Amino acid sequence: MIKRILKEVKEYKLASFLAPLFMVGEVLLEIALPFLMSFIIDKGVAKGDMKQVLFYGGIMVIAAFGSLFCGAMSGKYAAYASAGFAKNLRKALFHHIQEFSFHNIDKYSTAGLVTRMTTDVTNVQNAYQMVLRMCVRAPLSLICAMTMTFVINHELSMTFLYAILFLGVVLIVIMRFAHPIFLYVFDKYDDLNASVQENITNMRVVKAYVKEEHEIEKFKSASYHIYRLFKKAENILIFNTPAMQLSMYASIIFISWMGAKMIVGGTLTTGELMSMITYTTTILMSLMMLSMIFVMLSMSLASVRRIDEVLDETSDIVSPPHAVKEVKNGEIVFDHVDFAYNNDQAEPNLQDIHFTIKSGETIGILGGTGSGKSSFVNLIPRLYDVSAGTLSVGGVNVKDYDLDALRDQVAVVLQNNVLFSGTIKENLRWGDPDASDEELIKACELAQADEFIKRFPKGYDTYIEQGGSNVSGGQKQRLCIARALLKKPKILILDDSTSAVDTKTDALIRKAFKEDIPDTTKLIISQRISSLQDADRILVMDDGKIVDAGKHEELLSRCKIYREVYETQVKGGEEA
Ligand SMILES: Nc1ncnc2c1ncn2[C@@H]1O[C@H](COP(=O)(O)OP(=O)(O)OP(=O)(O)O)[C@@H](O)[C@H]1O
Repeated sequence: MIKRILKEVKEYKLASFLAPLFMVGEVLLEIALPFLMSFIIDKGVAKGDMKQVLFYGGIMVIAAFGSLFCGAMSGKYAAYASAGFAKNLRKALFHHIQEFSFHNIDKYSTAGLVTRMTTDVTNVQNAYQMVLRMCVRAPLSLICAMTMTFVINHELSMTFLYAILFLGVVLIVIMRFAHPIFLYVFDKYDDLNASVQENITNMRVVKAYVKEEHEIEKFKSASYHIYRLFKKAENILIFNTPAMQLSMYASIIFISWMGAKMIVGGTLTTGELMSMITYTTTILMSLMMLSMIFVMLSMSLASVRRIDEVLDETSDIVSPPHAVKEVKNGEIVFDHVDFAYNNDQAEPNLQDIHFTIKSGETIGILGGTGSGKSSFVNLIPRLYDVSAGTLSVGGVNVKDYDLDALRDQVAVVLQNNVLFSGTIKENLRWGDPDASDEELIKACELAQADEFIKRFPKGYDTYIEQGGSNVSGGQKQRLCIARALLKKPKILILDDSTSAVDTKTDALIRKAFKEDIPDTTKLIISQRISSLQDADRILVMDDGKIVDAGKHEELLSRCKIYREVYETQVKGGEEA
């Protein structure tokens, strides 16, 4: 797990090596200072030898500056390496998510993925920076300072072993209680982000239903939950400080008392005692640092696990080796296809679909909500894979195609299609980045979008706000259709994508399709019979199955479901 994450250090390996190296320099020089100090006292001050004071004082100044320089360099390289590592990690996550199939995406919540790319990556970045500096500094300071104290007086040094033992026990207890809370807290972050994201995306609905108070309460509760968890964790962590201070002051008191007795007995000098006390502080500070490192690492380990989970997810829909790169025509053959969103479902969502669509045919698809219409069309561009049977496009199994080649030829205007922030032109060029202005206009004329775009003061350069919030639902649908047309696909799928367009415009769009793109296979899902009745054939779906297929008149005479829908709509129309 950690190995996979560390692979993203990449070009920051050198900085990751220099940061701890400079840290070693800083610690070694820092450790030498109290030792030099003892020389000043014992060889200079005690004997009244000014030369010795100046000599060791000079060395101390050089060592102090060297230590400062090394510390600054270590800090610089650690910051550089950790920020670069986080950048690479975020990039790797983003790239990987782009390869996800709909199946993979269904597994994670959007908010969960966002938290992993932001909060979790930042945690790992902080932990990495700490590892590069503190994980070197703390143990190294500890070892060096302990060695020095043993060199000075090994009897007094034994005090530290007891202090370390005591602190170690406290640390283990703290970790045992705090770690599970940190693991849990990140899941709650997902909930908080989900609440924010849902609210902001659906702000219009929230306002329309005057649900602001309800949303505020929801946010408050998620936020309060995180606050409580952090408070709980911090309440445990806080024991670190008194434990640390207790051992520090107890050690200093004990060493001073024993040291004073030793000075009187002549087995220790004043300078040595001063160095011992300075080293005591260093040792105990290192222990404190180590305990903080453990806490931070345990927190970031939860983040590492969450990031690794995403990186470990393999896309179940990929292009095969030696994939077919050309879609010959728009023929679609469903050969006894079953499909289920989850493998452990008792009943598949689509059952035994056996149907052939000729290239250039216009197929209408009708059925109640949840009858499987979207699932049926989503299989064609391989947004999902069939669970049983085979599905071919242009005479080739869809699983044998290069994914990009297949999706370039199968344009889908999804039920909830979105526009991105940018001008109308930029949005349309998602369909074809090289399309000329004339081609853009032609596609918009076909989709009946040209007339309203021209009425905008900035025309095709009108800026579309995020999510297309400054155009109407019907206008957005027409722009999405135009964008799909620019791909010049062999198969065009409209999944209820004219639902917000008035019936007259809807009829004009269908007429344009018939006249201008006769060779494109068109699949039109709609709840409105008027949108489907001119189709070459209409599929009627119910409960994941095709219950009938035929022309409007045929279905009216023999298909009960179709007739009922028709009669409701005609009656509804007459009453209106
Ligand atoms: N991503 C998904 N994960 C799990 N089940 C899903 C998913 N999408 C749809 N389903 C289920 O599959 C079944 C068919 O849904 P589908 O969206 O294909 O119906 P539909 O006919 O297009 O409905 P509508 O007209 O309301 O869009 C439904 O029972 C639905 O709950």
